Amino acid sequence: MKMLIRNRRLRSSEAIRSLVRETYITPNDFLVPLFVVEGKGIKEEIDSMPDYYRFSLDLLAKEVKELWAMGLKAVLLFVKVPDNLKDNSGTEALNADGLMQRAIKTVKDACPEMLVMTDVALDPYSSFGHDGIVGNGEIVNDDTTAVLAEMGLSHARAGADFLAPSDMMDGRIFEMRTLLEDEGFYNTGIMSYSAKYASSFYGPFRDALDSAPVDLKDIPKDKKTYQMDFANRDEAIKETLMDIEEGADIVMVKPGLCYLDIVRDLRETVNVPIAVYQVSGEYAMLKAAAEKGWLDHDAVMMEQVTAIKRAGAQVIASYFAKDVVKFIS
Ligand SMILES: NCC(=O)CCC(=O)O
Ligand SMILES: [Mg+2]
Repeated sequence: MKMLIRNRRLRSSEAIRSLVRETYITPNDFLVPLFVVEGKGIKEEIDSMPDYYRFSLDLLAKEVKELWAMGLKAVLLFVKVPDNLKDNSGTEALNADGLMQRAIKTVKDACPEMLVMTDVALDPYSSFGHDGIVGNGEIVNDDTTAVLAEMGLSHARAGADFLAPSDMMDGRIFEMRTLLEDEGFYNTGIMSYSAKYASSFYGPFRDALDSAPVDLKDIPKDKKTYQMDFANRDEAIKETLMDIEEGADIVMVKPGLCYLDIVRDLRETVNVPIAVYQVSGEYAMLKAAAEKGWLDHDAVMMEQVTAIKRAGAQVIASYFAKDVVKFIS
């Protein structure tokens, strides 16, 4: 029998490969996470995240101008809160003049068209390092969602375009959306971390913000009672469908690479944009392997972000965003 179909014809040169390529990466794919600290003139490298920095507000302004000039048009803000401002209920999170609220204004002043998304969860503000209020040895759901909604409103008032609740409390999207509507913030978006897994890939991020759960008697030592079990798939669909019903505009799967089956399932199930967070541990693994000369940094980076987009993500939150844009331009 003669072979009529030879698949290798479509791979025989870079010209034909690029002609039939299904997935292209552009700067429009990225959401850039940014870490903010108090102070002046600070750009400090995070130990476990080589080439990634915490910025004070003055240098944050400079950084977002640089991002905009590169074609990166969306940022996701996180703040490192001084220990003396942390408590169990995240009081500082509601401070209209807090670091996050000033960071939002700083970005908007420096670069008015930049899309500003903000992290909404209590962990950076919590003396226990939890995303919610701790009471009787557990993370109290409904008291937490009330605070998170107020926190989101405070970010909206400061000028945030999108709120990004990363806490995994039940019902928080409904609570947040309702409060935004009541207060006239109809156009403030919500990007829900709808399928966030209890993952060990978040370690370097917790270094970046000094926000790891504390090791104290009667305080839960991990986040397994609110973040999802990584053995589960159906639950991710259920969580995400609920968040869409409660008013989320964009949904998210987190972490990235190990969870692309979930992204693909959701792509076939929902009709809203899906974001993927390629998290700090994924970043750190590649940086470390590349430093040792064991992996080709840029080649593996491109393979990873392309796989995330191919799986069905429209938004990639990634610490590699700048590296990728430099590589492709
Ligand atoms: N709420 C945001 C995160 O937990 C980020 C985790 C990471 O980059 O490891
Ligand atoms: Mg949920």
